[in-house]
Amino acid sequence: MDLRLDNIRHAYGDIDVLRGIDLEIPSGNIVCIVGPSGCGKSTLLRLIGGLEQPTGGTVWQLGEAPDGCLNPLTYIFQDFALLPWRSVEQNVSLVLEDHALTGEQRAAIISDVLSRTNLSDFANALPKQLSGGMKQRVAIARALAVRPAVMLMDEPLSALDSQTRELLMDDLVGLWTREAFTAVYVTHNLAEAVRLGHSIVVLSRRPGEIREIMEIDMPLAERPQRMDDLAQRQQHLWNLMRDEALAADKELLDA
Ligand SMILES: Nc1ncnc2c1ncn2[C@@H]1O[C@H](COP(=O)(O)OP(=O)(O)OP(=O)(O)O)[C@@H](O)[C@H]1O
Repeated sequence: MDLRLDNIRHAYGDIDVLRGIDLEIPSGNIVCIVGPSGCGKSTLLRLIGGLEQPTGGTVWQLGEAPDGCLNPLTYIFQDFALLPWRSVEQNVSLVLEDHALTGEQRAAIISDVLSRTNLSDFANALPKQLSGGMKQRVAIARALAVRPAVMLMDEPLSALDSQTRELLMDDLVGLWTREAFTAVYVTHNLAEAVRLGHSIVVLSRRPGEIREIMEIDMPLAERPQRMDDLAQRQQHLWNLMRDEALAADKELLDA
């Protein structure tokens, strides 16, 4: 399933947050959204996911969700959102409980996603026994379990230390390389955006408008060997954002 955003506009009361957003999110691509603080990145994700209705414009879902899809638009949050009293396996099974699946089907899905996220040995662990990186792997496994058409990822690695972030980025690249998934990936971190994005959408300061869409036509798995190229792209993104990031920072301090 592809998504198309057609002239999306959003306001909270008198405050215009997003304006004139036209965007294609093709199936099998990771589309990163970057921009200064408060420019409307998370709002855009909520509009795409249907958690809020845009003030204007339309989010189109084009084509069919994948076979076996139980929830077309599935979120992954920064804070993992795991239930502390449920084991890894039970946290994943939670999203399958309301669906008409046999016990065998459920067990097969859980086993598959735990294996794809290297969590098979931790099926019975509780969240409090896991590092931050492992908790986020559980959240990714839980999202994969519903075979989403599009994963909506809101700063999924920003609560993690830099080494863990590197490991998780490798995991996401491995997952995508084995079976391409579609994601809209909001991040502050430009290094993450150039490592993971097939395209990177740069939003302006609020009201967020698209300033540039950078396409990166380089296989994800090759990117660690092409760091010079990625660093140049990252610099270009930062040049676009720097003044507005400073202004946004000042605005927050003044508030
Ligand atoms: N429910 C809401 N009601 C009123 N204003 C809101 C609401 N949600 C967000 N805003 C405001 O809309 C603007 C955009 O917020 P949003 O969280 O989408 O930005 P962001 O780019 O994701 O920010 P950050 O980079 O700091 O996470 C901000 O000024 C925020 O204060």
